[in-house]
Amino acid sequence: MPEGRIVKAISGFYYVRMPDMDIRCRARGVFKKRKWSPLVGDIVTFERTENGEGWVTDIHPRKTELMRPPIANVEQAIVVGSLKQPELTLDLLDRFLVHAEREGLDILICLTKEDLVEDEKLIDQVRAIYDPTGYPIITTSIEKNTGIEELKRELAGKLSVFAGQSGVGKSSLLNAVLPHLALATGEVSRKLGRGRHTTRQVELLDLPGGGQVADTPGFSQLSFMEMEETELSACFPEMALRAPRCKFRGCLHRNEPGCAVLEACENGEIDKGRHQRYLQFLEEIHDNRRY
Ligand SMILES: Nc1nc2c(ncn2[C@@H]2O[C@H](COP(=O)(O)OP(=O)(O)OP(=O)(O)O)[C@@H](O)[C@H]2O)c(=O)[nH]1
Ligand SMILES: [Zn+2]
Repeated sequence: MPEGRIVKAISGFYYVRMPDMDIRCRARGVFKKRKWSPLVGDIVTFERTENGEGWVTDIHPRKTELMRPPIANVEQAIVVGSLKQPELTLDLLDRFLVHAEREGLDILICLTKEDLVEDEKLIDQVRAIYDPTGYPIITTSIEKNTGIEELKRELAGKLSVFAGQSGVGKSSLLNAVLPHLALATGEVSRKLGRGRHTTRQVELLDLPGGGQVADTPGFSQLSFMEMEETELSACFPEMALRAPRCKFRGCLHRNEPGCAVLEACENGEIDKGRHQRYLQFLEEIHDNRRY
């Protein structure tokens, strides 16, 4: 039976991408009974029906599962922060990074609007903060068309989502890597007769170099509601790397004696600001749990 990836879902129909076309499928009632329904991004097995449509018969195991927006099997988050307009907000950048880590995604940091930067030192400072995390960092400018080829290489062959605060340039980057995006989406919505009242759903777009990207940003909700205090430091790679050398198991890297993370902050191996934000997030988790 044929298999493919669901690239969009509209009103109970799932569109499964095949090399030559998308097959419009329904899901078997059995999924609904089990409260298990296909998601955009799922790899599914389906049965062709006589009218050229299909029935989804099986959903393959998911590698990852994002809830807001709902997408299965995302592999990479492009966490976007603008260097200027708006100023880089490290608190927000770190929230996006923690959420992407928690979902088990590969991460790329993308610093945008490089053309607006007057003092190159700003970029060096940000790089110094994030180098210990091991995340690749690229700087881009839509105005000067810099970093776009590098971004395309990082996106190739993977299913990615862009994430980052409003106005940092996510849509601009999406347009830059998909030069025909505006045209393509216009055509699609005409074909489907999608009216103004149809809820806008997430859709996966094919990249020219292979791979796909979601047309809706990831992580629209940034609280730490469902997280435990002990899980947080695993989402800061530079801390996770050192935690096994802490004297106490379950060390929260606050003020415990023999803490390898605090030691690394003192000798400059970990950025103190990152650790401060870690402590602040830890407090938020703690406060959530009291209610
Ligand atoms: N100077 C400069 N402006 C940029 C660059 N990238 C984006 N912009 C501008 O920044 C503004 C916001 O860009 P968007 O791409 O809409 O940002 P977004 O992150 O998608 O924003 P939301 O849709 O609100 O989440 C627009 O006016 C863009 O023209 C850049 O590299 N340089
Ligand atoms: Zn510790």
